[in-house]
Amino acid sequence: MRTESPRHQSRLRISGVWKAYGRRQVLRGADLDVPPGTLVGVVGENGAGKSTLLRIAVGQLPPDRGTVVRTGAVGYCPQHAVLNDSFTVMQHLRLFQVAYRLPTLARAHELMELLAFADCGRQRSEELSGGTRQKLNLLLALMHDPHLLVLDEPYQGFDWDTHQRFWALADRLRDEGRSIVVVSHLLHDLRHFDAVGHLREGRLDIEELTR
Ligand SMILES: Nc1ncnc2c1ncn2[C@@H]1O[C@H](COP(=O)(O)OP(=O)(O)OP(=O)(O)O)[C@@H](O)[C@H]1O
Repeated sequence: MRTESPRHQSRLRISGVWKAYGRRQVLRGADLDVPPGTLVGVVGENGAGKSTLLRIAVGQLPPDRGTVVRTGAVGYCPQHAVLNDSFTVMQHLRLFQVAYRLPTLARAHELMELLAFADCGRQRSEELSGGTRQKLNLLLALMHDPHLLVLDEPYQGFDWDTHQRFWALADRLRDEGRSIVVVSHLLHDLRHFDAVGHLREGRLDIEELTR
């Protein structure tokens, strides 16, 4: 774990969260704590409830029981990109600029360079490749420089170079004091995590890792 930075008072604390869809009980008392300056992975089989947990974490879905405490601005990258097919990349940026009340798009342009799709601004999102759609999905979650990052398989379809750039960015944001949760299926990513939560039978078993 990293030292708490005074610049970022971010935190996510999930306590005793239960969630069922009809008779399908998905979460059964899940606990997760993500202090400032910490990058935590969430892993588990398909259907284990990882996306459900993250949707509850950001307040998109109410838990049946339990509590979620969030501190700081939240950046949520959903598993499936929510884009308007007829909007260009730039139109998405302007829409989110208004929503986030950002004075400029400077940070968004930096992220476009970093994620290697700076030349796609005029393309409509229906024309984008799967990997580039995902880059836009991630950018929309990060362009307001949130303190708490909740990322659901954020690099699906990324080429290897972009994948590594993503992790360099995530490592830096963690070192600057943000709280980051990432759903991952890739063993290779384990080395970036301070801890990994194994979601099994609706509960998270937390394993602390030394990086
Ligand atoms: N809106 C919904 N209505 C009913 N059932 C749902 C809903 N969303 C998810 N489920 C079910 O809840 C379970 C957990 O789904 P969830 O998407 O959270 O799992 P996951 O671990 O993220 O899976 P994956 O690794 O495949 O992305 C699955 O059985 C899924 O079918």
